[in-house]
Amino acid sequence: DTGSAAATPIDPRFDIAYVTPVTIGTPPQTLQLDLDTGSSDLWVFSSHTPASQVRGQRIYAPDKSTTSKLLNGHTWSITYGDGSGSRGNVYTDKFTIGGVTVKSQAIETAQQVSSSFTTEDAIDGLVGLGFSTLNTVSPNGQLTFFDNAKPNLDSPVFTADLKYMKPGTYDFGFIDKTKYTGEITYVPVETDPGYWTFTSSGYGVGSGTFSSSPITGIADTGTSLVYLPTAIVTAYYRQVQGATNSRSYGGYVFPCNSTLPAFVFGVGEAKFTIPPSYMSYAAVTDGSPTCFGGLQSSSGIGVNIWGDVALKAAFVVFNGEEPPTIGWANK
Ligand SMILES: Cc1c(C=O)c(-c2nnc3c4c(C[n+]5cc6c(C)n(C)c(C)c6c(Cl)n5)n(C)c(C)c4cnn23)c(C)n1C
Repeated sequence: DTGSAAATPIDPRFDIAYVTPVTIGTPPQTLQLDLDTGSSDLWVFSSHTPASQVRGQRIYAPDKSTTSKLLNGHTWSITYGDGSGSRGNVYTDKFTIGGVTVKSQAIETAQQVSSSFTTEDAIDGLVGLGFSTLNTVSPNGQLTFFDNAKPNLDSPVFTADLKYMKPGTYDFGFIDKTKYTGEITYVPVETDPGYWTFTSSGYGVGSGTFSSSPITGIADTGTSLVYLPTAIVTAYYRQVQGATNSRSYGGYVFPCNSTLPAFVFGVGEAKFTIPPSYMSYAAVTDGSPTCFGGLQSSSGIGVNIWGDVALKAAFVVFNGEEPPTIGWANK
């Protein structure tokens, strides 16, 4: 098997998150889901989600699928890094992304979603692509789509080619040589506790010197921004006129018309440049002259996170062989 599916930004103005069309059940029900390498639950808005919590999302109705089966007595409950969360019951059903089908995928149907999910009508749920050890289904943890699909994939990999303010792609089962330039640099992955954890070889601010120092963090397609140690973040914003660490906005902000340096990060011997345009994330509120930075401090999170702002500067291979590795290439 091989497959390919679009990853489309949910907002045309700035890359908050990306959604991918999937089909569930028989006849196929199409939903737009956020593929998230930072978690391992596949959950959807459903006919079990209270109407008061659904605002424009597409839903999965297991009762309308001839291939759905209730996973008796199983429940799930998840909380994400931004404090959002959801919980509910579990079915198995046919699940397809980009032509890759899993005949019996655990589909976690939401019985409750937090307000940030209700207000985001572009996201109908998430597909966790982290390691299955992170799955929250109880009493028996369930496998991710990738773990279920892997044995039938031509190659046990998936790749992320996210783009700045335009659709990119997720590929399953193959590495598309037309999507990157030069060589792919592979580094080891630490699978405990279940993220795609790897160690970057250092960073540089703009045209400044590159600081070779290991930065261990997770590659997380489900997180919008990059969260790194405070020392790196302050070194970056020291180069930005008028930048401050705002308590009220919860992070580094600066005048939107400030000149921003690029941010360079290393993987092995390779270097990746996040251009200034990616580093200005968004105006703090519509029309405000104050912009929120795409690089923020990870102190208080407990882990460094290479989110979409970094991932869209590269072509990334999530290699599910034993032992797993992660590959980065320029594009
Ligand atoms: C430790 C951590 C995170 C770890 O992951 C994190 C974060 N960063 N983006 C997201 C998430 C997203 C992506 N996402 C980000 C959004 C932002 C910044 N805004 C303003 C909106 C409306 C967003 C939506 Cl709808 N979606 N999604 C869908 C979920 C479930 C997320 C959970 N956490 N998250 C934050 C803000 N922090 C502090």
